[in-house]
Amino acid sequence: MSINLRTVYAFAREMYPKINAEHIQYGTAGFRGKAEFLDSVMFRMGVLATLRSRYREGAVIGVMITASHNPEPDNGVKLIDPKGEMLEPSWETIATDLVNVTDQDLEQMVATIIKDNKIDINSSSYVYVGMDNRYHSPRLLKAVADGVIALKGNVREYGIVTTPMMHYFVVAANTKEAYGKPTEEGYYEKLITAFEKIRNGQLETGNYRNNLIFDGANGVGARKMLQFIKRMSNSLNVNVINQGIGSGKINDECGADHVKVKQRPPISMPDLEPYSRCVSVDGDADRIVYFFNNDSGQFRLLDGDRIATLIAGYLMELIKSCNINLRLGLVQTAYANGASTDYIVNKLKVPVSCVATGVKHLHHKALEYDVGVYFEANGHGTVVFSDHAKLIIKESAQINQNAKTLLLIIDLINETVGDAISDMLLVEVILSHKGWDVKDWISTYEDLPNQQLKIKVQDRNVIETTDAERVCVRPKGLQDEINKVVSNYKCGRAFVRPSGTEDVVRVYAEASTEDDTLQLAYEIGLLVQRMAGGVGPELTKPSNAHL
Ligand SMILES: CC(=O)N[C@H]1[C@@H](OP(=O)(O)O)O[C@H](CO)[C@@H](O)[C@@H]1O
Ligand SMILES: [Mg+2]
Repeated sequence: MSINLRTVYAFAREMYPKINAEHIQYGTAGFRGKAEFLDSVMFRMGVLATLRSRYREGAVIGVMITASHNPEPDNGVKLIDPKGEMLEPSWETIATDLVNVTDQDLEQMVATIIKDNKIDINSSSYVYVGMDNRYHSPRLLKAVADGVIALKGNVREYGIVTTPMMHYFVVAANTKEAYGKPTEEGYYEKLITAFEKIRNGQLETGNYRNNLIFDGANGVGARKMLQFIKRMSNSLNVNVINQGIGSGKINDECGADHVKVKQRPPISMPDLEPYSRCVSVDGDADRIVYFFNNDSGQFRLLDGDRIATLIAGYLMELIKSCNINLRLGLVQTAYANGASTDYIVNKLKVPVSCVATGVKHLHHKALEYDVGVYFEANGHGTVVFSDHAKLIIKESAQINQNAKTLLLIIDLINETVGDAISDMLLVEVILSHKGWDVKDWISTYEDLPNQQLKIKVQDRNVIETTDAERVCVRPKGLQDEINKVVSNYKCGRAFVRPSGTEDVVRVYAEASTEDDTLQLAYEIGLLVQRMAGGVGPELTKPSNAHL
């Protein structure tokens, strides 16, 4: 194979010229932006994925085209490393450099990456590409594929798939199918087989009812849930709303982010009995939250913290009942509701760690446990099992029924990344084993009221934090002021940090009452505005707070 780097430049100049001079950065969620400016970014990510595959000795690298929970005009791209993890941080920097050079400098930049990383440019490479169902995704997918072709790599196009499916395909291929077949059918088969074996025909127990409303956010999650339903033997009755057919726009008034942030149900909800179980996933189906209305019509949310505590508690019980010795832990971020942490540590006796925001931090920490459960409060998470844990469980399964169930649960979980549909099937298994309805589930603990604010400042990076973002070390004196304010509130807790995905400083506050929480968030927000270079109008006092 002979590769001429001139081809890369020729492709770029002719088909994917860089039309936006604005500097963009590979962030927590890869590159995101308005779709019309992303063609050259996509082409270059195809080039980079090919180089990365050659650097990793021909292992499959994944590319997912999606803007997740963002609005319809947006799109984005992220790379998936061979074990299904997010792209290694040093290559995030390379990615940023590569998309920001001019077309003229592109060829030289590619040559530098090859030289610096000692890449054998003539070795084989494999890139798998998938996309969500935004109308501009097919065009962007072609740009990625052309990036691979420009370097004579091998590309496999999966079409419309969820983000977690792409992670699954990459791992399945790189483990030579030990993890499953790297096809859409292989994915359904793995999850459905495990789910139906665990269900074992027992569909309703105690208060558990076999019906569920599924809000697909007008995204790919809806389509794939419909595919699941087709292949399932009535083991779960799912009614899919916001299917993405007709005029509904992706994530518009629906989906997990809408439900969690606005604290209200999505549009197009059918008339339901109180306490009917409902779920919402986001636009690329890697996040999930549950919700219901109680008999006074009040909306109640069961978010990522609830799902995490339910799963960790259940796995702990199963492990104990098998008499095996495995270290199970739960990983959260500072956004986890304090009541959830209190419940899991003091009632369920499961150790909890707190890490910085962003799934890669949670995933990394979870790998330190034999069984690591991790979730962000917004519903993104999964469980990872160490090889040691899998071995012990397998041995125990020869004599113990609960260990057999644990083995099936491992198959049901998408360990590669948070997967809304896999997480949902696991929650359904647990609720049905416990014979619980949503009332039983929500009564495990009472959430502390909480609020988040976004504060605009001149430069959000003037805020520096430590201790998993719970303590602010810069600007000097801000943390002392925060401590003083927080000490006036019962069960008060608050922290500030610069967002990694938006140009804002985020404020989080919780306290024992709604009014106190609003007031606490307001006071902390004001401190940020005054001490960290706030721009725009001063925050207004919350109207229903009693002073
Ligand atoms: C408070 C919050 O929800 N933050 C989100 C958000 O990060 P920020 O760094 O807070 O902008 O986007 C991340 C990527 O999707 C997600 O992992 C994280 O949970
Ligand atoms: Mg998402």
